[in-house]
Amino acid sequence: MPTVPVATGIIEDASGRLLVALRPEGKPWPGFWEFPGGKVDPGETPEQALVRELWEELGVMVTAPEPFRVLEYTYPERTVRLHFYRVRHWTGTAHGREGQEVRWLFPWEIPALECLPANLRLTADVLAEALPQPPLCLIADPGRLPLPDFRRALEAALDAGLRWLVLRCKAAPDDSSADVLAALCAGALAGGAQVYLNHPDPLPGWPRTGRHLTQSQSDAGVKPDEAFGVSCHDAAGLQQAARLGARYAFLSPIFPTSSHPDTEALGPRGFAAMAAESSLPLIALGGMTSARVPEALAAGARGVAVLSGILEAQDPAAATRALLRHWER
Ligand SMILES: Nc1nc2c([nH]c(=O)n2[C@@H]2O[C@H](COP(=O)(O)OP(=O)(O)OP(=O)(O)O)[C@@H](O)[C@H]2O)c(=O)[nH]1
Ligand SMILES: [Mg+2]
Repeated sequence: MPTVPVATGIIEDASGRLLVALRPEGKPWPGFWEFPGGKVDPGETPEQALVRELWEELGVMVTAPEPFRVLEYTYPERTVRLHFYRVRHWTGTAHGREGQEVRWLFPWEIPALECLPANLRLTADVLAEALPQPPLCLIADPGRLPLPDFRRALEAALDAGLRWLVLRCKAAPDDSSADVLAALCAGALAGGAQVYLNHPDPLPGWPRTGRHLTQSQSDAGVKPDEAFGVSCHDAAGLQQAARLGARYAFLSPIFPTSSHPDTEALGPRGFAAMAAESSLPLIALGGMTSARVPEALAAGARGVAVLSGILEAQDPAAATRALLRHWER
């Protein structure tokens, strides 16, 4: 079966919304959402095909498309090589010239739709661009050590380059601890980190980027009206997080971990199988050490999360640097 080259455009407006289109009846996969585009004709380059298809399908004239990804995918009927472009410059008003429905959606709204299966990983790629960089997350639980030690370790990790924090409070802290924690959140944000709050309701008004939910909250349909991620443990949990509009998901445990000794680890292969099907960027959690980061990334993790690996290390700054060096160029 020959491979069919296809050119598709991820068109982005000034507010960061992306254009998606519904495949009409009469084409393969009707009723599935796609990025507009189509087959490359003989003698055309993928870029020429992109410009032609977006004119034919949407009535827009594209200028300066940027190559983003090339993916191959085998459907029962054909293998396609998809040339995805980012499109940020065009003239004309996009509309479905072939009668197809089109929608402008934020990237995190797209996984809720039924999309062409080849596009799941691509959507995860787009969402992964917005993750904190480097994508190393510290899940910081102030209940696990005395508050002055917690604060010292956290500040050392941030000084060492940590840019992603999930602050996990199992119970609401007393007033004086709450003031310290709120000040830590403000300091982390001011230093360029993203801060997600994993806290029992009602939520305090601490400075933050968004919220981090447990899978049971997500399964119960909790949908914050702010940016959020979810800790997931299985495929159903990932699907629900995608349906609700999560920006990322933790998937755990990838390796055996002392915090959940009775839970069987997914292993890198189990993790990879779920990453291949996920439209959310997955962050590997559970038994993560610096030595295991390459294996987690090779399994499709877009980042790594640790708990005790930093906060309870002898030297939290050195532990942070050892993990971060995997993202150094
Ligand atoms: N346009 C488009 N096609 C995609 C995407 N993802 C993906 O797997 N494909 C596959 O790429 C192939 C080409 O798509 P198409 O049906 O749009 O081709 P076309 O516009 O030239 O249509 P035509 O055959 O009616 O002329 C289809 O097999 C489709 O399933 C995507 O995001 N956009
Ligand atoms: Mg098409």
